[in-house]
Amino acid sequence: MAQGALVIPAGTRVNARTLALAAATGHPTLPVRPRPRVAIVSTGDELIPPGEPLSPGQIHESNSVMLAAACRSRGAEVVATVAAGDEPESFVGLIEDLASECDAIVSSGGVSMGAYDVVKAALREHGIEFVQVAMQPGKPQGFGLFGEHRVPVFALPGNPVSSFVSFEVFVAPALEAMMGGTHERRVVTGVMGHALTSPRGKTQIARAVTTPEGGAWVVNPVVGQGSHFVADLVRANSLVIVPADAESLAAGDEVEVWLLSDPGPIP
Ligand SMILES: Nc1nc2c(c(=O)[nH]1)N[C@H]1C(S)=C(S)[C@@H](COP(=O)(O)OP(=O)(O)OC[C@H]3O[C@@H](n4cnc5c(N)ncnc54)[C@H](O)[C@@H]3O)O[C@H]1N2
Ligand code: MOO
Repeated sequence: MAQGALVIPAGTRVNARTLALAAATGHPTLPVRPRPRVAIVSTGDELIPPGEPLSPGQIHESNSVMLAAACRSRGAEVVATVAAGDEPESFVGLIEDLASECDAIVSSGGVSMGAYDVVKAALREHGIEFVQVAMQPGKPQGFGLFGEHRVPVFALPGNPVSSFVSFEVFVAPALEAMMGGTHERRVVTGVMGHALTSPRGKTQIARAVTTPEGGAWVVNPVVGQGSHFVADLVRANSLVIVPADAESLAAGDEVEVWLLSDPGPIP
């Protein structure tokens, strides 16, 4: 290694190997950005913790464990995981408390057009903007800076697949930026293994199994593309970005593919 050579560029994620290189080149300390401290909030009176029995109309709460794991896998520290009900007044108090002890808040559910959209009802008076994004899944989204510390709040939709996709699209790049990194996402050009239809006017983010075959990344969207099909989400190892102006892709068409950083089992 030459004298004066750049050994670790700014924005590099510190890991066991970079620490070894720093030490080996005589650096006892490194200037770093801390991991963002994130609070996860799930909303909905119908949600019951996994492990507890369900009554009619109830479902098991799964977004908080998913979003917490996704935040950790991106390098953030999860400082709170809270299940909130559908009451807007107590919700504002909860967000105030969380904002005093974290760098970002990620909520799920309560952002759309229903009668009990607690996140939207509570936070739109507090500088959080709620919009419809031309994407599927993940159309209803909220974002803004909350309170005197201007803590970013990501208000994601509640359907579990929508929540996961929204995390990948909006939250993961933000966490990366908060850590001073350049966004680490493996984007490749894939070739469709079979045809896929897509809604007109919306960017579709389809879940797919992408495998290297004969020098190309061959993309096969999973069968169930519904926003609540968690089992099909687990089968995917990638997200396929179908542009808003495409109503369908044919087998053999090229497409942008995001390889997931922690792919599940490939069937
Ligand atoms: N009138 C309309 N209603 C809806 C529309 C629409 O355009 N017009 N769009 C639908 C779509 S698509 C989405 S996305 C949503 C999502 O809105 P919300 O996030 O406000 O919906 P929620 O009721 O809170 O949740 C949706 C669904 O997901 C379940 N959920 C919520 N949180 C969790 C969690 N932590 N773990 C597991 N499952 C969760 C919840 O029980 C609902 O079944 O709006 C649609 N409606
Ligand atoms: O806009 Mo929703 O996220 O498709 O289920």
